Amino acid sequence: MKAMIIVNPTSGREEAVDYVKQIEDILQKKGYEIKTVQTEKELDATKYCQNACENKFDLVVSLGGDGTLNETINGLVDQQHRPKLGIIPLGTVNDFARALQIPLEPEKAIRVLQSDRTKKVDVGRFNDQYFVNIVAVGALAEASYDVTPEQKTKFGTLAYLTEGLKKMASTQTYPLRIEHDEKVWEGDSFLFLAALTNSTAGFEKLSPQAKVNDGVLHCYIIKKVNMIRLASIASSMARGELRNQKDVEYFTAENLKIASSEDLVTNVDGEEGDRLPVSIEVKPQHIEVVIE
Ligand SMILES: Nc1ncnc2c1ncn2[C@@H]1O[C@H](COP(=O)(O)OP(=O)(O)OP(=O)(O)O)[C@@H](O)[C@H]1O
Repeated sequence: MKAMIIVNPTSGREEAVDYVKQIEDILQKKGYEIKTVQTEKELDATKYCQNACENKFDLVVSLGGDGTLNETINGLVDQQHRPKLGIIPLGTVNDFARALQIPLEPEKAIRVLQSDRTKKVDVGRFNDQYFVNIVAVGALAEASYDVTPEQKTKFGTLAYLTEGLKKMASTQTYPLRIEHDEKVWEGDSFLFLAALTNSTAGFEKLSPQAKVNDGVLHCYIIKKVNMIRLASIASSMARGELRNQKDVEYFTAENLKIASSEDLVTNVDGEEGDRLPVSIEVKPQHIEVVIE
């Protein structure tokens, strides 16, 4: 059996390299022959992972934050042979690890690699790239670009919340056309979210009913509302009751096409994505993750 450990030495508090030995020891005991690689720049994790797929590795471990994990998964999805995926979260938010109940403490997450249990989980295709958590269009979507790396290190999830609330205070809306499966929604929206998992930007209750393997996107259209209603919607997000709000339209979809008469950017798993129009589809239970 062959395992590749993909290490981003710059993730989180730059401590990834300190954990490599522990991971190698655990995997060696499980009988793996190991190749450890370090990323040096953007997309290295994707290339390493593609290489692991082509060379029929059995396991790929991502040691880094959500960015590294996302790049690793992008290297995995289009391949015929897809190794199992191990996740050691070292980032600020670690949404995918949260959604899969993988411990956020690296030592504990490393012990999960001893497990023989795996879970097949959905991935989302967004134009030509892949995501595992969420696509957002609108106010909150833009907020994450305003969070500086310093704020992220110091305040974590709170940094996103603060910037998000600042953006929300502007109550700007966006004209959207959303085609989902066989239906169309057109109107002014403050924020549109399409979630694959329950955990987004560290809020584990944003979409509580979303399961990592249910094969659908959980979509929320937050319509044009005044400030008071918006405050109530914001607090319902934290309580896991967003879909029950009267100015929120909730539906599930396997496919989506989103367009606007305005030039709008998107946010895909916390990073800036393509501008509208975009198409999104779910690839059900497409990757297999090692879980506790
Ligand atoms: N050696 C490197 N130096 C600088 N950047 C790198 C290096 N290797 C990879 N990267 C880039 O760093 C980006 C951020 O990494 P990652 O998300 O793992 O860490 P993070 O930013 O600390 O985590 P989080 O986003 O959860 O806060 C990756 O998307 C990758 O493109």
